Amino acid sequence: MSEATTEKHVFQAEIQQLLDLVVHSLYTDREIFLRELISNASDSMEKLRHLEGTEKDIQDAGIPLQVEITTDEEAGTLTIQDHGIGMTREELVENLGTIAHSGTKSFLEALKDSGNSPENMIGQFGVGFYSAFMVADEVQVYTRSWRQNGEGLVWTSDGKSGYEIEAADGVTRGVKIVLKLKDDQKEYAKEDRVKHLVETYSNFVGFPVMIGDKRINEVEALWLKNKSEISDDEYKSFYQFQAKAFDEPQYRLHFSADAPIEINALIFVPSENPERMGMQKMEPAVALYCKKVLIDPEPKNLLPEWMRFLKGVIDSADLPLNISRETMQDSALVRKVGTVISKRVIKMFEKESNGDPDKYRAFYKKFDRFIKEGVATDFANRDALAKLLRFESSMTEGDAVTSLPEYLTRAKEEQDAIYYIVGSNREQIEASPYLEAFKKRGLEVIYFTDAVDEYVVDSLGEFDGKKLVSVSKGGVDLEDTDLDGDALSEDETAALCDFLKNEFGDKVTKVEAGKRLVDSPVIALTPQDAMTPQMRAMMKAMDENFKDEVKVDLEINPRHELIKKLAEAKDAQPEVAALVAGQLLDNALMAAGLLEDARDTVSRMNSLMAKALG
Ligand SMILES: Nc1ncnc2c1ncn2[C@@H]1O[C@H](COP(=O)(O)OP(=O)(O)OP(=O)(O)O)[C@@H](O)[C@H]1O
Repeated sequence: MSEATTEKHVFQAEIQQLLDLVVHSLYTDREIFLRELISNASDSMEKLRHLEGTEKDIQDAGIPLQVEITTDEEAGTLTIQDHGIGMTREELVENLGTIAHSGTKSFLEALKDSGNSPENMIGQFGVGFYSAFMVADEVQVYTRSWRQNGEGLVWTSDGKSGYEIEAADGVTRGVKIVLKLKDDQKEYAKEDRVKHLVETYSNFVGFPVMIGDKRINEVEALWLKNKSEISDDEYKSFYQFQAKAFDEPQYRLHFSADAPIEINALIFVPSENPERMGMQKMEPAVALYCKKVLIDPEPKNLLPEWMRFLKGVIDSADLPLNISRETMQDSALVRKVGTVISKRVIKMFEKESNGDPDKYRAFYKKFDRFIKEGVATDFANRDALAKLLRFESSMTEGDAVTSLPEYLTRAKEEQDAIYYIVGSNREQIEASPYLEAFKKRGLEVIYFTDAVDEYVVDSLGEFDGKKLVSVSKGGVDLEDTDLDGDALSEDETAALCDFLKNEFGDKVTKVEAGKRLVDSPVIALTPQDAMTPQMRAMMKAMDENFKDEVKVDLEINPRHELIKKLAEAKDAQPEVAALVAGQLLDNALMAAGLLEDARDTVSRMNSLMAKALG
């Protein structure tokens, strides 16, 4: 099968776009191309190692699994060779000519809709193989697949519009990439420069990286070493290697235990959250090892899903060595490992948040959605996670935040509930009539302003034995308090309530005098079990046919001037009283964000104004 045909191909449009970006816009961090290529080499050898367990007929079996790097200053070339699984003709087209893998695709998508500069983005996502064209004006990929009859091939491209594939002689299994360096990138043909790069970026690759017959990297399982023997720099470079990241980890947890199970874990919290930058949902990225052997780089179901932003390694010597990715799922031992580590991670956050609240606040600004997702979905850790929530309240100032445990330290002795209100921001919340009664009584109200908060409180339900109670809902029992001013008598109040109930008919469930109001005449409350305005807005956005009649409890303030006048007017000027009543209800609905149709409101206002002007 050694037909010396030359196949010419053009790159898929997205690849051309990517290449254009790589060659023309990305100037910093060019040196990362080496890390990308070594990492591909290592991935491929990892795959071969897995195949060795199940396949007998492997091409060139027995050649050492290592990365071999050769520099040639005179020719201006750099060569990176591995002995991994290699590629067939079809795989070359598929892998190096189209965007088949998710990393690059989401990189391009994020770039499109985030307005971020590519320079920033590349640091976080890498562009894999194509980064070779940052430094080379021609790239050749010699390859032979691991399959016994795999043919020797060479893929050649100048990274502009397309590539060629030809048969090649004398190719061993794996991939050999030859970079013809650009004139201004010849530094990468110098052995010292390349050696330094390997030490910087690829020190922890799981296979030997050789330059000539010298091994450059350490191949060290940092997580098994003693904490006291590891410097911050070593941690950082391990994180960057393992997470393929360029940022600094903001927190880390290095944890070892012997009983009940032997676990060594090294977990990092990155400083950036790609999901916030419009990237798709992340995959879990804390790798599972057993005695330094990688079992699964992205184990699902090991840690709770909300922890997918964490990076690092968990190694347990107690796991059976032959555990596979498939059987992992049902292993009680794996579950146990996951439980121990998640508890530890949460404890770490708690400790860090107490130790350095400002730093935690900065973390929370970027990663809060994960914590909230945890509260809503991770039942086993819900209470511990609830302590990590932060929010503003009627007692915080500026953009300071507080926590549930802090709230409880300020709570009144007899207070058996935690009060909250949902709204879009502090200003909107504070302009609403719902806080009056709570302020007056010195009760703190939490402000939940993130779109997901309502869902989070709903699933939390209570904290430390105290129910979370919405102040915009009915049925909140408040202590009596001395309020200034004369009020309508009980009889007058009852008569007015009857009158109003009669006016409003089905629009309200009930009308009664409330203890909540200080400065406002009326307030509309959603019944305890009803949807809140925010929830309704969301349902309406999701389903255009969504219909649900708004019915509210209306509380009136018998001390308010307007209410007192209305009580008189209902007998003296029934016509005006009816107009005022209708308007009061609309005002209350408006303040609650529940007024759906303002046509009546406007015409009623017009009549009222006409009456006022005589
Ligand atoms: N040394 C290699 N040996 C075998 N296959 C390779 C090698 N290098 C690249 N490939 C194939 O080419 C594909 C594309 O590589 P590329 O580096 O662009 O992306 P990736 O490694 O899949 O993803 P990312 O770099 O974003 O993590 C790989 O998925 C792999 O199938």
